[in-house]
Amino acid sequence: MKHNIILTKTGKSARGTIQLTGSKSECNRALIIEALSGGKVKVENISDAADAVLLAGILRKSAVITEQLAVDSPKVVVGTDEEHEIEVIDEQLDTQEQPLTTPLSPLTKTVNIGPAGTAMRFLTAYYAIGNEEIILTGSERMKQRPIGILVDALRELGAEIDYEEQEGYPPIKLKGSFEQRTRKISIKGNISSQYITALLLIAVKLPFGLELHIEGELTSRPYVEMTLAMLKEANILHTWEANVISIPNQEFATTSLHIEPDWSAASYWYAIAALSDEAELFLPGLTSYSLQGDSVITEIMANFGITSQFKDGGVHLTKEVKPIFRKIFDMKECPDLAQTVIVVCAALGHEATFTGLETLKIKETDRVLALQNELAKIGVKLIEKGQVYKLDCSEKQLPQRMYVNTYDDHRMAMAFAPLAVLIPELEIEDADVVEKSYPAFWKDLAKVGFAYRNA
Ligand SMILES: O=C(O)C1=C[C@@H](OP(=O)(O)O)[C@@H](O)[C@H](O)C1
Ligand SMILES: C=C(OP(=O)(O)O)C(=O)O
Repeated sequence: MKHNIILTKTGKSARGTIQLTGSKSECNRALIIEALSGGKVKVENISDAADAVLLAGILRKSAVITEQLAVDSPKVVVGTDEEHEIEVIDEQLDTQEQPLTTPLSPLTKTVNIGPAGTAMRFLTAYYAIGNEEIILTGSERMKQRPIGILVDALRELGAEIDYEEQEGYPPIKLKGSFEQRTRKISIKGNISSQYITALLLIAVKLPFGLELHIEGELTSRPYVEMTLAMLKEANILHTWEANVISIPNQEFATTSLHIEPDWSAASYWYAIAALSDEAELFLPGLTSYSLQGDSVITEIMANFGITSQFKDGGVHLTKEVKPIFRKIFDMKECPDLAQTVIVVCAALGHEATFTGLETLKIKETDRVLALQNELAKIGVKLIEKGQVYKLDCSEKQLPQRMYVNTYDDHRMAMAFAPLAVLIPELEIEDADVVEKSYPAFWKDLAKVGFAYRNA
């Protein structure tokens, strides 16, 4: 059941220590590496993000389920997420629903990944080289998020994959009959870096390795760098020359991968500091040499008077009210920060220009449209001019109360929540949506002077 909350804030200062959960991106990579390494690589500090918990449940229980299936029950559910009503794995053995002429293999499983895009893309590659027949599906929104570029690349490599509904979109059926046909493939780089990461993660398991040619622009590049850096921590080496990344077949080292706190989650604390008159916040565990590209939030928010000091094993944020000069923000390398930064600019009436927002339209929702709708409620326009977006704050007016629609998007809820510093009462639709990446978000807000109650 979806429920709304009323969010309020006393005073315009924010002081406290917030322990953020592990990075969803790092954790999802580490879990795939753990599974591919046959347990040689272990994950330390697993994230609480629902997407990562779901992926861990699927990967860590799949070995058990295959064993069980050989001997007993016709229907085995290996994990459910009651709040999201997601049935994680449901064995398809109910022959009554199947036409007798096309009996399903007793090992066909349906894996439902809900709204977890990264996990969807990584599992597509993971199951493509496995030997089980799997149907991979997700939420209604997931069925609108394209996967064709990755499926084409995997088919070229030698995987057998069919579309169950719409060509180019989940659900997909992975046949579990991989035979490598080539080591050299090309892939478009400008739609989602997740396709590239998915291929790089499985590369080491390909008998002939992988030579991946990235065509055109590469979007979200730091995420590809994160993948390669994490593989390197597990002893998997690569070369990256011009637009070609190569990974030969290699052995994983016996090691562990430590997950750093989530910098995308940290961005909401920067936003709160930016909208406050005073702030002294400490986020333990974050480092200046992070694998996460979203650590660039420290540089972005320096423009809004936020100083980031790395000491005591984390980052200290302090706020100084000063004029804002930077007018252009390119979000191509950090798309998950776009909502945070745009909402801060809008709330402060700072008429900035944004580029690199193209990929926002195929994420949890069309984030450009969602931003346009919600910013209109404070009289701000986000105007699209080709690839450039401009904020028009000429009619900005902060109301006494605002209803924030969240569009099944955790980042809509978290990017708009800081507005409670300036708007006396916010009603946030479907507050549990934050669980996707940051389940403790509302409880953490309550530690620094915010209050929330059910609407
Ligand atoms: O690889 C990853 O962990 C991610 C890559 C990015 O996606 P795109 O490459 O599709 O921009 C980002 O938006 C997403 O939240 C996480
Ligand atoms: C885009 C995101 O996630 P995903 O693609 O993994 O659903 C996100 O967390 O902002």
